[in-house]
Amino acid sequence: MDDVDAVGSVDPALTFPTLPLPDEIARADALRRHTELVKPVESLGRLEELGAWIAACQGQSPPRPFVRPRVVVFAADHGIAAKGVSAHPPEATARMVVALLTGGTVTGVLAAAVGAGLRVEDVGVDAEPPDPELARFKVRRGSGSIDTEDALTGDEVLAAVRAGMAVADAEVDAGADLLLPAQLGVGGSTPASVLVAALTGSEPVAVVGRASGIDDNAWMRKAAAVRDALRRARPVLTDPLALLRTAGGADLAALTGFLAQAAVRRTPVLLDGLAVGAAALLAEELAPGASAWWVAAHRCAEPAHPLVLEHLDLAPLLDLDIRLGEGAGAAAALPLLAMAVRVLAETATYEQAGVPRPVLPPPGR
Ligand SMILES: O=C(O)c1ccc[n+]([C@@H]2O[C@H](COP(=O)([O-])O)[C@@H](O)[C@H]2O)c1
Ligand SMILES: Cc1cc2nc[nH]c2cc1C
Repeated sequence: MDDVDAVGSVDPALTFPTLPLPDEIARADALRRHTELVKPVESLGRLEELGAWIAACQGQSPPRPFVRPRVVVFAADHGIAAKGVSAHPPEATARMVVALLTGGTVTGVLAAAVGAGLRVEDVGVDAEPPDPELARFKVRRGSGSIDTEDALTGDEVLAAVRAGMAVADAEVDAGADLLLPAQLGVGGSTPASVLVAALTGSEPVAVVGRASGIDDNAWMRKAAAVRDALRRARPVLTDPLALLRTAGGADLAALTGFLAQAAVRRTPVLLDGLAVGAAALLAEELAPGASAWWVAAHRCAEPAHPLVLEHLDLAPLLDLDIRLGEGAGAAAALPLLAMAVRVLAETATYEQAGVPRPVLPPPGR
């Protein structure tokens, strides 16, 4: 029998444990340490909070500089792409996977530039993989066209969520100390937009953007697809797994499992753009409290994304009008996080630097 039944109840085997919270003692110690460092109090603004957040995630103050940050791209095709909702042909997904592995993509370049490793998982690309290893977690080729049919079966949703969890476990077991999950797949912004609308109670027009760069006619086709898919999703709005079955995709389901499991494994995450944001909404539903382990790398240039950030109460680090997905926004923000950690770990105190302390207390204290 399907693990997700006709009315969409959640499989008890996928119930997440009560999530650990980041360590508030380490956070408080890091914030106190900031007052000792040779700089005016609070003069590094949010960089101070960010460093303290990493201290809390690591349970250690000062925090350790990152040694193994990892971009993890989940790739899948989307049946809705056949309805003309993307600027790109569906075959581009499989070719981009090959390009990600062989070099020369934006994400390959950015990951190398910021010292992050890169992993690619084909969980649902509509092509034979160039290497079977790449597709060991593949749940199917492509997905149903969500305007008229379910994206996945209940079993496929569970397989993909568990795949994402297994990849998070594998990464953490291999020493990853910062995770940058990402998505790749032509047509993928349509299900992501539907999921955001479903989970934030938004209208289709509020979530439909230009994504890969669509023209007005494609935008209208996409708006109709989002409207129809949202109508199909209405009966299951409160069930994250049933939502993934109805209006998701293998990449979105794997990202959901990955994000929840990263939190279970106490590993900080930099959230990328729209698809990761949609999965983050689902992961927070499945594993309440997971968002304490995430920071939003950026606000992407899709109208649905601010709805995600507002819903999760996350303030983005960057606002560069990036709308690539693929982990580009997360990679762009990694140096900020790395700097926040190193400032705490390496800056001298007033005493060490032999600089006199401020003579006035900070304003408002
Ligand atoms: O995350 C984002 O900011 C983002 C916004 C728009 C598009 N994308 C990427 O573009 C692809 C989907 O765009 P589309 O128009 O084919 O739905 C998919 O591979 C996404 O990773 C990503
Ligand atoms: C088609 C296409 C889709 C993408 N999604 C993320 N990066 C991408 C790059 C290309 C080229």
